[in-house]
Amino acid sequence: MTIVQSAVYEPLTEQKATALAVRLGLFRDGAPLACREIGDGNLNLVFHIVDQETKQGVIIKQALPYAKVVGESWPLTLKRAVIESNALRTFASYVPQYVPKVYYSDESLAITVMEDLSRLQIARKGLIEGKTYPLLSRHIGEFIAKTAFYTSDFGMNQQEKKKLAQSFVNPELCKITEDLVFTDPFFDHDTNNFEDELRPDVEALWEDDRLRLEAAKLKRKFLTEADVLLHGDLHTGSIFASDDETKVIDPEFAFYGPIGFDLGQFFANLLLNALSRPEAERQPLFVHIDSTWKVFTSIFAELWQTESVETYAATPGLLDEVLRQAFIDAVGFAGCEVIRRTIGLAHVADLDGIEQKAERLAAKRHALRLGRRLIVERAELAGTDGFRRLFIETER
Ligand SMILES: Nc1ncnc2c1ncn2[C@@H]1O[C@H](COP(=O)(O)OP(=O)(O)O)[C@@H](O)[C@H]1O
Ligand SMILES: CSC[C@H]1O[C@H](OP(=O)(O)O)[C@H](O)[C@@H]1O
Repeated sequence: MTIVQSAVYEPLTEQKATALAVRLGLFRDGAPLACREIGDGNLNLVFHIVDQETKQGVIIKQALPYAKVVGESWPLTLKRAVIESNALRTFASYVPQYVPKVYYSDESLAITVMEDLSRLQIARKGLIEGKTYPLLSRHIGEFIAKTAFYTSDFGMNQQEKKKLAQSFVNPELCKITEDLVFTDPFFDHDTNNFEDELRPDVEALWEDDRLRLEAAKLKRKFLTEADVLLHGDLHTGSIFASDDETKVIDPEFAFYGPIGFDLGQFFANLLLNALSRPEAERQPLFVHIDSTWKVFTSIFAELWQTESVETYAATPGLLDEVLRQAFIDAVGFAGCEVIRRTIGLAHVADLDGIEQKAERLAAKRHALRLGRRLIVERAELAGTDGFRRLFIETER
């Protein structure tokens, strides 16, 4: 993988990002360039540089030595930029159609230079506007199935897999998820952030021993199961989409973890969008959940049956067991993500953007009830219809 060591780290400015793009020969000589920092995520700088005549652009993403959303008081490794560019390249070797092209990366500057996807829209924004993206779930189901299978002990040489897993050891970013997704929302922790009116609902969660035990079991899985290479943060803000294209960005949280995790994050963010919509407009989100699972299982099963490198793959019952457990885990992970996006540090615009306070609080209470039942009853869902059922049962 091309990681070029060339400079001493400094945060880029728009001028410096432009000069770097010119130095790297990304544009024709003398091109009139415009650059804007467009990062709207929690962690990094993102520079969009465009040739104003041809309208061709590139993206330079740079990690900061701290978490942007909190500031310098939360130091964070620059190595996440290497993880991100390596994950994009690894995913591209299996599903090039679903990730941006990486043109260049530089470990010292903590940058990834990549394809400009501005022709597409961040899926969270489009879903909030009411778009449905007919191919979103087909594409994400295929993305997860292929990246999971080909990076697992069933899809690649098992010794090579261990080396690949080593190159994706990502302790600092995993700790963010261990804390923010699996721990802090279930305790009275100072990273939590919720409206005063929700305090009784939140305190009820903190007193719920059954919920805490199940959240602990899910955290243990996340900590200990090095099954497949995960994106690690597959929410709808990490997906660019249009009616016919889908691209997954931002895999700086990539690591070897439990196969159900990316599925669970994606399901949860579809549910969070459904929670923000009037009842009559929710159906497309549930259709996406059904279709993601269908596409994932059919592609994963096909690869397992035709390309597996493991002797035991043909053992009757093993594939069914792997898929059964992946589904149960995905439901539980989805529950944790729904709860943390409602009362934890990093919220989502789907819920926070509901203008009427009473409606917003009602949607958040619904989210807490739904998240809790997804976690506690994850083994009883018996298929993606269970998401609809629990959604309706937790409405009031
Ligand atoms: N390849 C890209 N093409 C166009 N815009 C991009 C690209 N990558 C990121 N962006 C823009 O930058 C924003 C933040 O990027 P993201 O990778 O999610 O950053 P962070 O790691 O800080 O969350 C995205 O929401 C999107 O608007
Ligand atoms: C302090 S990081 C909080 C939160 O931000 C990350 O998301 P993104 O980089 O896409 O904005 C991730 O979900 C973390 O849990």
